[in-house]
Amino acid sequence: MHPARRLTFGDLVREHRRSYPEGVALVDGEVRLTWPQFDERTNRLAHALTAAGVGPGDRILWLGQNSFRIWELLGAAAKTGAMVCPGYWRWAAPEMAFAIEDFDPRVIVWQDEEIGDTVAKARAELGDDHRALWLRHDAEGPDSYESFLASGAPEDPALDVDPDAALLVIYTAAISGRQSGSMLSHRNLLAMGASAAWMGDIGRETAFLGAGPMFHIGNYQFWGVPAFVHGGKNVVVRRVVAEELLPLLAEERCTHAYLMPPTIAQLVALNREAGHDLSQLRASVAAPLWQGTVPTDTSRFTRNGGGEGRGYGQTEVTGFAVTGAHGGSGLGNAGRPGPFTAVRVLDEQGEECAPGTAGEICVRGDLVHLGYWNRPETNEHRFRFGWWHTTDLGRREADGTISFLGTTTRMLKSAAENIFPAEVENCIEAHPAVKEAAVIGVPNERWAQDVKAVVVLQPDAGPLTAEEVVEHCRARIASYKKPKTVEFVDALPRTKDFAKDYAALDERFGGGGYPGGDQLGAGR
Ligand SMILES: C[C@@]12CCC[C@@](C)(C(=O)O)[C@H]1C[C@@H](O)[C@@]13C[C@@H](CC[C@@H]21)[C@](C)(O)C3
Repeated sequence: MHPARRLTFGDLVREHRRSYPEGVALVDGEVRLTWPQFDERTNRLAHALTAAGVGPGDRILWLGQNSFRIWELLGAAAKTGAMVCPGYWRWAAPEMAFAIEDFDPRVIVWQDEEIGDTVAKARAELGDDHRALWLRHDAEGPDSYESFLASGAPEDPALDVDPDAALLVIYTAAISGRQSGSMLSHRNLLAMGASAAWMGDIGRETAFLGAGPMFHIGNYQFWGVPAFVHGGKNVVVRRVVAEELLPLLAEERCTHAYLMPPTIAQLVALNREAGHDLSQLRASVAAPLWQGTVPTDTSRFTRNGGGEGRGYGQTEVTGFAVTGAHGGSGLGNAGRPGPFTAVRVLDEQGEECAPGTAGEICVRGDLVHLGYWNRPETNEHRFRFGWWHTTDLGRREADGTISFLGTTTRMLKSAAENIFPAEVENCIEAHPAVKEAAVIGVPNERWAQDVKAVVVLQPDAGPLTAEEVVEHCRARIASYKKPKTVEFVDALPRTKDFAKDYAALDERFGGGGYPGGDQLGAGR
């Protein structure tokens, strides 16, 4: 592709330097960087990385909490063709050592505060033969990040970088038993930024408090990257302490913030006393928790339930790829894909399921990641039939919207039919008397497995019989999916991550006989 038709994430920084010479790009404690200052620092860092042997496709690993330096590493990597992984700073030493072995970075930027001991243990596990250059970001001196950056020239390295190269790598949950790094390209981030900016009315005037973890896609999509893409301001915080966030929201006149419900409740309580002016802030996530103390966001995203999590996505499709912002809310709980994104609900043969029939949500387009780092077999399986297979179960509704039903990585087999517990649970939990449900399979010599539902009723619900649960399902999903037996319990067993504990349910109610590794979505 001709250079005149290639735009990278680094080009954004070059343009913002010229478009917004006075604009503030980043705030992090005492650090305030205008776009020209940010551009120069990322030039220096790019030159220093190049001098250290970092080139296209090489990796940089960040082992620390949120910092403006993650944005700098992204800017510098974008100018050199390298990729940056903000590591999960709460990793235990063995997990950190695994990530270093797996990601094989040329440079590791680490933090001593709070995680120095873990880093030391991980380094000890790796031994001294690991080739990475270690730079400490929360210190000064010869092995520090700042000294390294200062060693680079301020001029633009002007290297030719492929916008389809990986730039941001986020390690996702260990669904397949080990964490995998989802590689997001320049194009992924630019498409996500443009799309999210449209959904959320984000622009140059946006000031975003990035209080979400930078090892997770949420903080980037809502609304760090859209603000960055449009020359807005990113305010970075290392810790989520309400007493520290409250004055910052006012002083930086933040318009948006990535905050979880408990923090919102703390901020509201604190500000009743403090009386800070938060009139610039727009409440999106869990808006009611703000109790009217800040204006509710009026963007398409929030108006259509996005702030309450109505949408569908995953890191591997650069966040929420399906939302109510596109075409408005409808029958489905997730909405519709935006431009540059195609979605199909496919069966095991790669054929599209008819509306109303569940299958695997598959995605194509500029939001789909490059694949997992160092997972060629998994990538081949997950990109089969020319679509990214999310391993999530969904359904196209009659009005064209998508419903997200759960995961396909749990599946039952009854005769020749594949049954996804998530779909049956979703159906049962739609009954007003039901609080939650879990579906397991119990061995049946003739039919492989029978469907068994384990149901928890709402505390104030009237009596509900097993037959009524079965009839409820019969009226809503294909007959072969309905439970053959129903058990009522006071509470579902939960794992340490608070997921439904299916192993415990299998043990208690005689579950078993599940299909082998060839089940749909088994390759996640
Ligand atoms: C992070 C999102 C988007 C990506 C896919 C998800 C599944 C995930 O966890 O990976 C997802 C999780 C959602 O609860 C969330 C969290 C936050 C921001 C967007 C999404 C919001 C608006 O409250 C909804």
